[in-house]
Amino acid sequence: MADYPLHIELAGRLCVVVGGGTVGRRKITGLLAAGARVKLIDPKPPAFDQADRIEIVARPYRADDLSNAFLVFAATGNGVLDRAIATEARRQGALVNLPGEPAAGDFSLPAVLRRGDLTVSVSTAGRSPALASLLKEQISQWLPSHWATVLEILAAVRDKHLAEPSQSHYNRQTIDTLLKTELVELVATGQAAAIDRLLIKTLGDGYTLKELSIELASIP
Ligand SMILES: C[C@@]1(CC(=O)O)c2cc3[nH]c(cc4nc(cc5[nH]c(cc(n2)[C@H]1CCC(=O)O)[C@@](C)(CC(=O)O)[C@@H]5CCC(=O)O)C(CC(=O)O)=C4CCC(=O)O)c(CCC(=O)O)c3CC(=O)O
Ligand SMILES: NC(=O)C1=CN([C@@H]2O[C@H](COP(=O)(O)OP(=O)(O)OC[C@H]3O[C@@H](n4cnc5c(N)ncnc54)[C@H](O)[C@@H]3O)[C@@H](O)[C@H]2O)C=CC1
Repeated sequence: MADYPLHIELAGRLCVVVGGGTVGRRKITGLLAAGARVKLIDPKPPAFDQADRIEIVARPYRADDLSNAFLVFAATGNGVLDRAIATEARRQGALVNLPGEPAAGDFSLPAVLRRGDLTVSVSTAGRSPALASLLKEQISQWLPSHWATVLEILAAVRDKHLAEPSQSHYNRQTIDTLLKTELVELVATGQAAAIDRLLIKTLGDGYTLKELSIELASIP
């Protein structure tokens, strides 16, 4: 059965990681980047640079550690313990990830590439994480950072149109036209005046970068 990809909001939600080894730490990094509240349970917690951003419980796991968890990560490397954590997590209504035994968990993590709010995730349904990682590296070569700006422009155009629908020619075809023209290339080379001309020609008055509140250089 195919799994079901989704991008989930974690801001402010409690995520409990049991086991802070190499794998647990990698999960914590991703969770913090998504704004989650993170609690780590580990009798020998590792020293790592983001330790001050999480709650650390320095003792072996207990069932009540999972209270109020939204997501649980069982990464102790002890299969029997990880499965017991999974059972308890489900009993308490949380979804659980078992990095050491993917088929016994509720979800797996993809390799992730970000360009601003543009995200590419690569999954092999747990079958070859090394391939997922390699493919992500390859995709990163043809997705330079200016794609984040392309997204910012399209999102601003869309927001503006939704706020005042009659003012522009915005529709799927217009967006396709913008993307098939030189927009991406102009953003890559930072040609603000040419972008303004293209936006006005395609969408009408009121759609310059300035009017869309976009500064080319300020976007990562
Ligand atoms: C199910 C899953 C766990 C989950 O759900 O989180 C899982 C499970 C396992 N990984 C193993 C090994 C490795 N994992 C990596 C790397 C990554 N693994 C990641 C995800 C996942 N790994 C999920 C499925 C993803 C998918 O669908 O493909 C990435 C993408 C993201 C992340 O970890 O956050 C991250 C790349 C980050 C990046 O580059 O962006 C490497 C390579 C490396 O380290 O460079 C190796 C060694 C090479 C190899 O074995 O391939 C083993 C065997 C352990 C053992 O032998 O003991 C298991 C267990 C098993 O397979 O049973
Ligand atoms: N990307 C992935 O998802 C990968 C997954 N794995 C799997 O992930 C699992 C963890 O791997 P590593 O992080 O390398 O292991 P590790 O041995 O480095 O870390 C395990 C951590 O769990 C802690 N721990 C042990 N008993 C505990 C308890 N009772 N309560 C709380 N914490 C406890 C230890 O102190 C240690 O810090 C393994 O099952 C491994 O097969 C391995 C490689 C990649």
